[in-house]
Amino acid sequence: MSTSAAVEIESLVKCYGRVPAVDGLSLTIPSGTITSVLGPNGAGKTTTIECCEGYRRPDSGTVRVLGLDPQRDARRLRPRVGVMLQEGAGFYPGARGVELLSHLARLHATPLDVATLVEQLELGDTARTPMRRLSGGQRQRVALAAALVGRPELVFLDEPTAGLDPRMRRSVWDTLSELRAAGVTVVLCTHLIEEAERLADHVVIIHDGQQVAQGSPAELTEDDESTVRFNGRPRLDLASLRDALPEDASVQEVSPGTYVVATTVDPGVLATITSWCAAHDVMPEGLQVGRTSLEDVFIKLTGAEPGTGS
Ligand SMILES: Nc1ncnc2c1ncn2[C@@H]1O[C@H](COP(=O)(O)OP(=O)(O)OP(=O)(O)O)[C@@H](O)[C@H]1O
Repeated sequence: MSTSAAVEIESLVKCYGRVPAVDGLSLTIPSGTITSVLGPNGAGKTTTIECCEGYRRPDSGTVRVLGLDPQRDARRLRPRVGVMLQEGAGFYPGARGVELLSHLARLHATPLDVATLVEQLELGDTARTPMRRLSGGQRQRVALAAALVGRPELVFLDEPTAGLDPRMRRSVWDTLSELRAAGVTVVLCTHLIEEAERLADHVVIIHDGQQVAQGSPAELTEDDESTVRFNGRPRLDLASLRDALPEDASVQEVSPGTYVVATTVDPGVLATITSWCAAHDVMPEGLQVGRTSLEDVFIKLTGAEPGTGS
């Protein structure tokens, strides 16, 4: 991994009306990495990325992309950066994928060969069909090709595998790994923790418009904490369970009837949880002790299951 930064954001603020969507956010995306940007719905990921892409003007703070200002230096940045918007948005509905890609290729100095790209991304018939007749997943893949055709140094991908079937998702993962191997920096907004765990060298977690964690997956999960998960009735009174546990323990109902306790788990902690369950007539089904995963870190920092709202 190179140590230089492809993207550096310092104290970024961006409001819609008076409401801050991004609220003093700072982050660094190291060059040559796949960096996953995670956060609940509405956390401010897209707004942050759009400030990097030059689509939105920050209210305050600084954004540097490949050392340049995305607003002031937009013309210099455009040939060096690939962008894939959510759901492959923004394409002319009557155009076919190959036409779009050929057109985009002509705008770049050293584009990829369109036929080779179509083959690599297994676009086949998809690339010969008008965009309006494609499924959401097929449009996604054309949009990924469009982001890559100019041979960018840096790509911003907003949920590139949302709605893809498992085989296509893996194929996109392979493409992203190949990009990294070729030295391209990949910024990957995703709700899929598995995707981040598999691919990312660097992870940034955003919550309520702020960066709440950044580092390698190993760094983010390296503390001594582990978790106990169990299922029970929804809406248990967690305040009394928290009172019974060590002070640093956190207890969350991560989805109705699923509970996660994060702390240094020892036999005493386990006994406390099961005694509390017995006293509250709760059968802790599926009780499981595990090492802290990226998902646990995400839930602890944002209070939300991946793919849900903040
Ligand atoms: N054009 C807009 N006008 C007004 N409010 C907006 C606009 N775009 C986003 N917002 C609000 O700003 C906040 C952050 O939205 P943003 O799309 O950046 O979040 P996100 O983390 O990308 O969410 P998701 O994971 O759902 O895509 C949300 O509360 C959203 O409702």
